[in-house]
Amino acid sequence: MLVVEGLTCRFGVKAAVDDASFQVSPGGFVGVIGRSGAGKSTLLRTINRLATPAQGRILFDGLDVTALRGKELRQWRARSAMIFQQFNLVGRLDVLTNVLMGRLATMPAWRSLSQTWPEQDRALAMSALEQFDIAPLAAQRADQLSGGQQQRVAIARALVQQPDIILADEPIASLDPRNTKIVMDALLRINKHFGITVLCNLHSLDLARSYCDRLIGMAQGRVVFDGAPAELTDHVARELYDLEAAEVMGGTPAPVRQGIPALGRAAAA
Ligand SMILES: Nc1ncnc2c1ncn2[C@@H]1O[C@H](COP(=O)(O)OP(=O)(O)OP(=O)(O)O)[C@@H](O)[C@H]1O
Repeated sequence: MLVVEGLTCRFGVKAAVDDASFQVSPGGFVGVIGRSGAGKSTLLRTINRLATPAQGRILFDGLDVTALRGKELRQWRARSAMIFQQFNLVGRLDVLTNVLMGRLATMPAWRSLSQTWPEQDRALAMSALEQFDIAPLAAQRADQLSGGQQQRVAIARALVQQPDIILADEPIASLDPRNTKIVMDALLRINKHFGITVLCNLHSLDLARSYCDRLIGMAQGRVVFDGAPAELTDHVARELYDLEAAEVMGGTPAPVRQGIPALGRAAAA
């Protein structure tokens, strides 16, 4: 269980996250929504401890994440895998090595320096690539892949971290509608098939409603909505985005509520 209590993160005097409190039960797929600058990225980065909270607490299964330092903090970052809008792969390295990077936290320093990966880690990484239909790309340089393929590599890297929670920060923001659906389906599969909790920032309300079982709405750093997608009325959406609701609800791929999407050969096996 993730518990966020009175969390505040400031840049100078500005509170990017302002007294945020909520809980996420294991196995949830929670969307964080709100207009640009609402504090969604800072919230996820603070939970991962990439940003430092000024006030409040983050607890995970009773562990006080806000108090962690050194090795324990590195272990927490491995347990709470981040997925970024810009993929954050090492472009000059091949796909398999990029996925293996997700195992670094489990390796002794000498081994990570020599870059000799244990056979079981290589098997795990290949299996993750198979989950997302990109095993044939294992030997290719990451910078030769399309955006959608790169994001699937990033998701495979997150999966081999064997995290308790995935924090996805606008994972589809730079993708076309087809790749948006592929990547969102991949996240949904991780959530439903592997039972990993997902907290996902999304600009598109339509996508958030299709994929998430709960929505947290932010405005000016504060949590202003927390409930099931069905509870998010057009009136609340308009307030959240300060826009005509139609402006934030159109132009996204077909919903996938019918069940867990089958992905890759491993999934089909
Ligand atoms: N590193 C930083 N330094 C200073 N201010 C920052 C920094 N990161 C974020 N902010 C500010 O904090 C506020 C929240 O930003 P944040 O990126 O968390 O919002 P967001 O909802 O994720 O927006 P977007 O959807 O555009 O990514 C904004 O006013 C932003 O300008």
